Amino acid sequence: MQKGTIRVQTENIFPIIKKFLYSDHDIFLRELISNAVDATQKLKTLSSIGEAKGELGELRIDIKLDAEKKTITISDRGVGMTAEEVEKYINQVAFSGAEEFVKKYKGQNENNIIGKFGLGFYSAFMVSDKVEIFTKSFREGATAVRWECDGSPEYTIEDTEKADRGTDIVLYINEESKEFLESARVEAVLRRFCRFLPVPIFFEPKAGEEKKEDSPAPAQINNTQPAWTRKPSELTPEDYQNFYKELYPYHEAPLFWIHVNVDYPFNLTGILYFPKIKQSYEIQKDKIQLYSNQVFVTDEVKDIVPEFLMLLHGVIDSPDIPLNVSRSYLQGDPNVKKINNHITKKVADKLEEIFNKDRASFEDKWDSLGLFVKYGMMTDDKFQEKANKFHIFETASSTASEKKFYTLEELRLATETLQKNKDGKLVILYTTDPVQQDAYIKTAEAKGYIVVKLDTMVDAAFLNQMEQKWSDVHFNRVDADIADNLIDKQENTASVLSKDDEGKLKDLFNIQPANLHVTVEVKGLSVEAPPVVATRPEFMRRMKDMAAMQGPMGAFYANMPDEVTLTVNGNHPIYQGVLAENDQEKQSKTVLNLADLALLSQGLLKGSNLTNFINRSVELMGGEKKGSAVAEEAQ
Ligand SMILES: Nc1ncnc2c1ncn2[C@@H]1O[C@H](COP(=O)(O)OP(=O)(O)OP(=O)(O)O)[C@@H](O)[C@H]1O
Repeated sequence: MQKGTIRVQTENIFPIIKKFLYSDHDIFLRELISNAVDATQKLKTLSSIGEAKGELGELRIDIKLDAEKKTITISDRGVGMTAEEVEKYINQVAFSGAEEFVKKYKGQNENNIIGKFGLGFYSAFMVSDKVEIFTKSFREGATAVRWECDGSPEYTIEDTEKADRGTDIVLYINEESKEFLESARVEAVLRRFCRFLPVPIFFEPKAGEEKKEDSPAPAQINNTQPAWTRKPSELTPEDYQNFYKELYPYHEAPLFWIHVNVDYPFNLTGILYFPKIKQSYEIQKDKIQLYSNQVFVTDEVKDIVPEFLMLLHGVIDSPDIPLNVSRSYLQGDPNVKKINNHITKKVADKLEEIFNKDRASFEDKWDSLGLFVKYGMMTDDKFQEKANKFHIFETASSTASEKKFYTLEELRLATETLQKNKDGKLVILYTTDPVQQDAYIKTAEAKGYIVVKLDTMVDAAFLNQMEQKWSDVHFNRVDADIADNLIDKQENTASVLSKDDEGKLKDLFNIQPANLHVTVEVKGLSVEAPPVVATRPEFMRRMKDMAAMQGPMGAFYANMPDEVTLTVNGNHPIYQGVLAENDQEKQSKTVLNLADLALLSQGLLKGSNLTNFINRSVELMGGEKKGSAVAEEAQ
């Protein structure tokens, strides 16, 4: 037996390794199994070029857990190592790698290190009091070797007996890490990191020799050929669907997917799925998983894929992403930027392709897709440029047969000059609530306008941003003004009332309900239009909506009274009677009721205002005034 001391340049690294990676101890399994995979793949390569002779046998990796002996053993049937190789690769190369790692990350935030490569073999000491290696090289006549190290810089190395080619790494799990002696814990880690490794991996909770008759056969825990590693031409839609199920067992089937396959100027494969999004708050629950040569790295892909693409699901695999560096570095990395741009382009191209090839199905999926497309258009200029071609507006019509979809260009054509304002801008009329704003939609549609639905969480921000990007477009909510004024054409409509009567009418409407700020104007609208129309000026309403989403200062603005404009339609026949009414109380009550009806249609008649309206209506219909039961009129 030979003893040696690992050449230590820094202080003793083992305690540091242990303490250092405290928050992500799990990775020791990933590191050791990755080595086993590498050794296996190397052997396959050597065999294919004739350097490794003979039958390779079943190439598999076995993870055995023995809770009694407190060991975890990782066995492969790969290239193995000779004594010289152990000396070189374990005592020198691997050790200096670990040493360098410690130097680099010492003093850094622990969280930064999680999920990073580079520690390698010595990560075993995060969880072990002692580590043994039993290894036999594939070379003919090689002697098996046993190496042992107890976490001090001293190690021993000696010849040993080993029947099979390959390497067994035996970890003697330390007291603090005894969680790894529970099979459920180990299995969970294996499923996380090794699920798609290219060599079959078997997990056996109890060591082979003491295996009881009825103990279950070791189970293979990985899929060695996940869909993204296969050629798109070999895959059926069912394969893609099944792979999605494998990744997200509890999810509904995805809408569609993109198989990414790049080998120049960087290496990247992956499958991105468009999930069905039922509610906008569901987004970002599940994440894209990042792999490096089929080894799971992280599902924290922020900075690696563009933010709006994080709404997608699936897998990205790239050996070219520098995984052993910190996140802030990643952002500036040219490869990461290229990957970002490439994925964005691929996604936009795919959407355009589906839009052009199968528009009906694209429209069908717009509920889920729309959120994603809009979010992308807001956050990524390049994507927005492309998306202009396939972003669609859905009309407000509630019945499926009347529902239509327009791209911006189509909307422009369909409305022609009708929805152009005096500055030549296209005015897009939208509703945030087709049910509540139904009366306004109907009136606008009667004038030949097209009203589109913008009723999702992102829409308020979306239309604000698109007004900046589409310089010749303006959005107006359908209840922002009376239909005649929704498109500001500076046209005047004649009023049948004299200036004098208009003045009188305006005075009669001088009302001020609680919690509302009312402005009154008298105009001559068409005879069919309602006697009073309540509208909420676009600008003020947007300010208020935006304020409501912000912090305490926002709440202050959001709680300010709602701004309402009451447009009194002087041309409505009812006013002839109102103006001629001699009973002042009746006249005033009729006017108040007309105003309240308009507020009611905007959903703005609440609390005491609503109570007053109900009581007043009963009175006007000839009911008795009920003294104390009547709330005070909010004049
Ligand atoms: N199971 C194994 N079979 C054969 N050789 C191995 C095995 N495990 C480790 N080695 C040898 O030891 C070397 C060092 O391993 P270590 O894990 O520390 O670093 P690495 O695998 O080269 O790089 P990384 O930091 O990415 O893990 C390997 O390069 C390999 O030559």
